[in-house]
Amino acid sequence: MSTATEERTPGTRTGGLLIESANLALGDGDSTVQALANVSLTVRPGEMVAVVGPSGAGKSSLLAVAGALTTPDSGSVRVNGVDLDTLGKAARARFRLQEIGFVFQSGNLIPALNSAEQLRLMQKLAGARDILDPLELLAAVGMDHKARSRPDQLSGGERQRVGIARSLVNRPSLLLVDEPTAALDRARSQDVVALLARETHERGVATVMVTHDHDVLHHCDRVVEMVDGRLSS
Ligand SMILES: Nc1ncnc2c1ncn2[C@@H]1O[C@H](COP(=O)(O)OP(=O)(O)OP(=O)(O)O)[C@@H](O)[C@H]1O
Repeated sequence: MSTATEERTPGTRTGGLLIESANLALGDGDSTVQALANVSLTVRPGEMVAVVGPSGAGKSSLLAVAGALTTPDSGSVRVNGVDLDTLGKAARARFRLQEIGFVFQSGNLIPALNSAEQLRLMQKLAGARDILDPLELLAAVGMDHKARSRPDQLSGGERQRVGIARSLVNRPSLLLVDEPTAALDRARSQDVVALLARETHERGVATVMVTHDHDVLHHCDRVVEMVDGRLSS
């Protein structure tokens, strides 16, 4: 088995995301829902896939399974060539920090930290060796001039940009994005998703974005739909 460490250098990645026949039931004995029903999904490095579908279809469950936050009842999940099932609890947490970036609805930044500190904290938590310069990354998302600003001093779109920079700071192989435009107007939504697509392509990250926003789908390489826990393309 290859390890995450061996494959952190761009170009040597076999990587991306490979979910095979994942099943996940949620709830108690009385009312169980099949959140994921035999779901298979492959996302290559440098590819951005949008997941759409009605409320309750299983989109968040898909992100949770891909992000090593939830273990499926059956099936397998490989990220950058590593089978998540082979990782113990501590290794799984470290793997998540080093290999998987998360972008949430409204940035989810820490209120007391400025933009640069948000990125530095993620690097510190990951204990990353092969790290990017936080200021360079903030410049890449057009936010270097706000490196010392705290979240309450930023607009919604700016917070999302910092959140995107933070998600990329440990050179993840997989980026999981949950409704990134939920709090943004149309123009900011286009900017943010275009930025995600550019970073996905330039950095060779495999990106999965859950969205209800059909106006941003043209930025994505592929769109898949979830209905009742099942995936169709
Ligand atoms: N903790 C839980 N316990 C029981 N059932 C749950 C739990 N979390 C989610 N579910 C159920 O699992 C199914 C899939 O939920 P999920 O959150 O993955 O859907 P979603 O497509 O992300 O929905 P939305 O677009 O509304 O966020 C739904 O029927 C939901 O009610």
